[in-house]
Amino acid sequence: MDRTRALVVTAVPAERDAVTLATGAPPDAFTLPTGLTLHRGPAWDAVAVGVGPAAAAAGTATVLAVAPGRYDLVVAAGIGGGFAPVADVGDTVVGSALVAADLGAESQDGFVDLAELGFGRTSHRPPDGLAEAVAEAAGAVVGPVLTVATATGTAERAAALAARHPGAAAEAMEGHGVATAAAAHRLAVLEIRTVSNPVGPRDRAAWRIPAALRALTDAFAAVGPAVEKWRQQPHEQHG
Ligand SMILES: O=C(O)c1cccc(C(=O)CC[C@H]2O[C@@H](n3cnc4c(=O)[nH]cnc43)[C@H](O)[C@@H]2O)c1
Repeated sequence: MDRTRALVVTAVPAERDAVTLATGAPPDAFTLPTGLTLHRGPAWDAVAVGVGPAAAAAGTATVLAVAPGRYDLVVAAGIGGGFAPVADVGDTVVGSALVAADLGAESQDGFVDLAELGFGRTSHRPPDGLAEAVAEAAGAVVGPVLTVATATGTAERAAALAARHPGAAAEAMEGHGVATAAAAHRLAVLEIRTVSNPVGPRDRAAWRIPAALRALTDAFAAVGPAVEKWRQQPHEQHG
């Protein structure tokens, strides 16, 4: 069998291609029966699965099911919103936790998350030390990355999320879905986001997408040795 590698899961093809570009080699593109195209590379494979936590969970689970034993790490990656002042536009964020931030119920006393409701996990963590090592290699900020099904578009919601999740660094729409699929396969998970916009009042025209995609390539060009070092250490199964 091939060497063990990481599976990198993005929402859109532009993000997948930014990740693939970091290898410096053209990808070996392989289309799965479900229509997903897996870019197979020397250190990691990359796949774009669509926007949002449901597409992320379904796409990740599909790839993991067709390639048992190929991966030891699943990485949710792409652009994201940054929570100022923890992470600004242009920064790279590595998740200390992948948190489902709007999965739960509203109540008169505020939001109640899925775990508090007794229905499952709200948060997944990378293996001990991996987020910090990867962040050091990439020059990144470490903090919780929130997964939302609805991108934040007001200052009020940004403040509420930051208050509920102290230290929150970034917001995106796939991480918790990727983590749920990885956990079902007992695999370690990580999230890497490059900040294209602040979390807050919606201003799509101000998103710095090309710069964030370049930062994503730079991040993946830098993190290989940190992941390889983690791979060489004894570690437990995850999930
Ligand atoms: O239009 C393009 O060229 C383009 C290229 C790459 C990515 C996009 C996206 O729109 C990706 C959507 C993706 O971005 C994440 N994201 C980014 N900012 C936020 C945010 O403030 N709140 C939530 N999610 C954000 C998210 O993960 C989406 O899947 C376009």
